[in-house]
Amino acid sequence: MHIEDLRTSAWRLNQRLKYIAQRGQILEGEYEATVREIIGRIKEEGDKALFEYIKRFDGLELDQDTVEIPYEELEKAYEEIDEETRQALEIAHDRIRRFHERQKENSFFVEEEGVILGMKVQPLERVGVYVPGGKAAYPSTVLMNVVPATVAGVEEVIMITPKPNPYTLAAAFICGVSRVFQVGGAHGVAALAFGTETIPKVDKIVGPGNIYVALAKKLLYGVVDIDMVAGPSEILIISDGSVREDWVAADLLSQAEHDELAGAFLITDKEEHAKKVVKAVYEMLKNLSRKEIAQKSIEKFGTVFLVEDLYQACQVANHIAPEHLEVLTEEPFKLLPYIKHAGAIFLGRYTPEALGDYILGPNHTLPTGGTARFFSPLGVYHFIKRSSVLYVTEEGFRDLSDHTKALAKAEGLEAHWLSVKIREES
Ligand SMILES: NC(=O)c1ccc[n+]([C@@H]2O[C@H](COP(=O)([O-])OP(=O)(O)OC[C@H]3O[C@@H](n4cnc5c(N)ncnc54)[C@H](O)[C@@H]3O)[C@@H](O)[C@H]2O)c1
Ligand SMILES: N[C@H](CO)Cc1c[nH]c[nH+]1
Ligand SMILES: [Zn+2]
Repeated sequence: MHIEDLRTSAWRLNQRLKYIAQRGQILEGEYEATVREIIGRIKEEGDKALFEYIKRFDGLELDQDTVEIPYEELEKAYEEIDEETRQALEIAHDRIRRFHERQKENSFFVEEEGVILGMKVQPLERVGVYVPGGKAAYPSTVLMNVVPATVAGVEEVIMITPKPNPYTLAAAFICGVSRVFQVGGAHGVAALAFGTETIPKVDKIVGPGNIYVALAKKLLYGVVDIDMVAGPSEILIISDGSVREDWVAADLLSQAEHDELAGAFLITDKEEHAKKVVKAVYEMLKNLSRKEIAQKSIEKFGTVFLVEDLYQACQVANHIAPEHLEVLTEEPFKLLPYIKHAGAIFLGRYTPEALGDYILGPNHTLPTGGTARFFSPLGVYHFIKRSSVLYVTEEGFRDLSDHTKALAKAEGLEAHWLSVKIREES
């Protein structure tokens, strides 16, 4: 974990921020050629390439008969998992559903003289949900991705995941997934985008994943809609030294353990505190079961920024635009107005990011790599689309026809002008 003293040099600050802000693109650059090749082959060869990649990257011998997990398996998993986990999944499901119900958007219609105008809100018909499963299985991500889709009213939710376990299948049963396929990576995403002999083509692909998955979604945008770029996890903590160093260290490691490419950042105005957190990180690392992954992430991307004060801390955080931002200060709400860019903002010492990952209710599928500058958390709004509705009476038409013809004339579009004129004369 590197300590960067931003108090001393504005030039250094700019250099470092530029590097960190570009982290997303730098990461993607290294993987783009591989992902493009995978996408190209799935497009051309469909299932043949798909089963080859499943074998190469996940070591599984699957075919058209075995790639789909039968629905009865989901029910069986739900019945067979331990009571403690089933209950936690049910409670998480309920809390996530209640939070997302608030995001529903209604159609509206307005009536003016001779005119009825409206916006018709409708759910997407068929969506693909990516649930990561390479280095860990993510039943919580099943809930986070599927609940907003069902709240929006999506008819068909196709879930793909490379290595399902009984917990992911039970979660899929709880939230009513339509079909589950055992496939992941860039090849799984491409299969959903183009459709293959066995994988149905979808209208939109949502959900997080590793760099291959995130990049595939980005490259396939246009063939299919996507929610956002949600790649390797990130946490940024702003700390004033008022929270125990081992708590801060544990929170940093909670995201580092997701992926070697995960990012863990601390910003503080207290040098002694910074040193103690770094020490605690290395102490804790020794005993982590996912030590190897977390250590690589901490070594490569882990950074502590020393700043003048908490306002500069917010500026630096806004530059990085992290997926998760924890504010571990005496008065966390005081900083909220200064935070402009973050996927999710966790305020106070008793709001560790892990609570948000699992149980609180807001979505844990969040933008990474600096894209929180413009993307939002996954929500019901990602699963709907809007159509404009327009109706005009004869009276309304005659009120607006002259202005319409004037604008058609100004644009030199004669047939537009004519389609109005022809009605005026009838
Ligand atoms: N941003 C978010 O909202 C969010 C939420 C949860 C998890 N995550 C992230 O999701 C990711 C999960 O990663 P994961 O690896 O455990 O699961 P994953 O399902 O995303 O990726 C695993 C798949 O990647 C493919 N793959 C692996 N190595 C490859 C290679 N060399 N070439 C081509 N394809 C390859 C394989 O098919 C494998 O099944 C982590 O980065 C985690 O931080 C992000
Ligand atoms: N922190 C992840 C999002 O970056 C979500 C997650 C799922 N399980 C544990 N954590
Ligand atoms: Zn997590």
